[in-house]
Amino acid sequence: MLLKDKTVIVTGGSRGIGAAVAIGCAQHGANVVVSHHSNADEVVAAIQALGRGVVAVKGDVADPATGSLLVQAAVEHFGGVDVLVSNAGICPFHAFLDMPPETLKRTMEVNLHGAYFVTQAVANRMKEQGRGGSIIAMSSISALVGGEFQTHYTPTKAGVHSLMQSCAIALGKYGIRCNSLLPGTILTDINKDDLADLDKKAYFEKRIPLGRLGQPEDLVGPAVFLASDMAQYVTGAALLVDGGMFVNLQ
Ligand SMILES: NC(=O)C1=CN([C@@H]2O[C@H](COP(=O)(O)OP(=O)(O)OC[C@H]3O[C@@H](n4cnc5c(N)ncnc54)[C@H](O)[C@@H]3O)[C@@H](O)[C@H]2O)C=CC1
Ligand SMILES: C[C@H](O)[C@@H]1OC(=O)[C@H](O)[C@@H]1O
Repeated sequence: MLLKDKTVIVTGGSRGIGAAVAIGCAQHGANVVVSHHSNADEVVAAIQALGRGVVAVKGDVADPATGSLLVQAAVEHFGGVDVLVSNAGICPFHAFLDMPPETLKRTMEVNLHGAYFVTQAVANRMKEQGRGGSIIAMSSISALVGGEFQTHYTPTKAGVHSLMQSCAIALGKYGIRCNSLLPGTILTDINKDDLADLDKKAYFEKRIPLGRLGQPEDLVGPAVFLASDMAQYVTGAALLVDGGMFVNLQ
């Protein structure tokens, strides 16, 4: 029980990586605030079945007010917040030369500004509580490498990684640790259409030394580790969770 009675906020917790991490944290003893933009009924039921506390809060992370609402829910239901997993994100694949300004703007607002606002609201609460905390941003292998149809997306993933580095410095004095996870290619709704291109899917599979694409559950161990006291001296770090895809040049 690495997270026994800790309170964890997971943004984008309704499906994919966020849902797996929310349930994984509950399996390790945490109560969870599931921040979502759609419907979180399944995740809520799964966490209730584990006998842990759970509350779902609907809202757009791009709205600066959402962070405070998430903190408020954590305080009302569980008395405070110990961990934030800033995971909500979008990747509407599109070519560079005719990128619609609205698509660029929205991707930046959700992925980067959203992470910023929620991190800021949670960090203020953690500072007030005076017992430290752990903030984890879901960055990406895409913070390190490019993508032809991800010119609006990869800068946001480099951005959230950079945000965690700067926050590690700004918040270290309060005992708040800030790290990022860099998933490789994980099978979720975000890339369902992209990976319908079977040649592309086969290329990824061939490039991954561990021989398979990732599953959302592959992020649970790394997230729980960074959330827990096992990582008490880890801050400003970035952990690739990609089956070895990044390092496999030839
Ligand atoms: N699937 C992959 O291969 C990889 C994903 N990631 C990152 O992992 C995170 C989770 O992605 P997946 O689980 O793959 O995708 P997903 O599409 O399955 O889940 C995204 C989640 O974010 C929520 N969300 C989207 N826009 C939101 C908004 N404006 N406000 C609040 N919530 C919002 C969705 O409701 C959903 O719960 C994203 O930040 C993504 O960039 C990073 C590397 C690889
Ligand atoms: C959406 C992509 O398929 C996924 O997200 C990322 O961050 C990586 O680029 C993955 O391939």
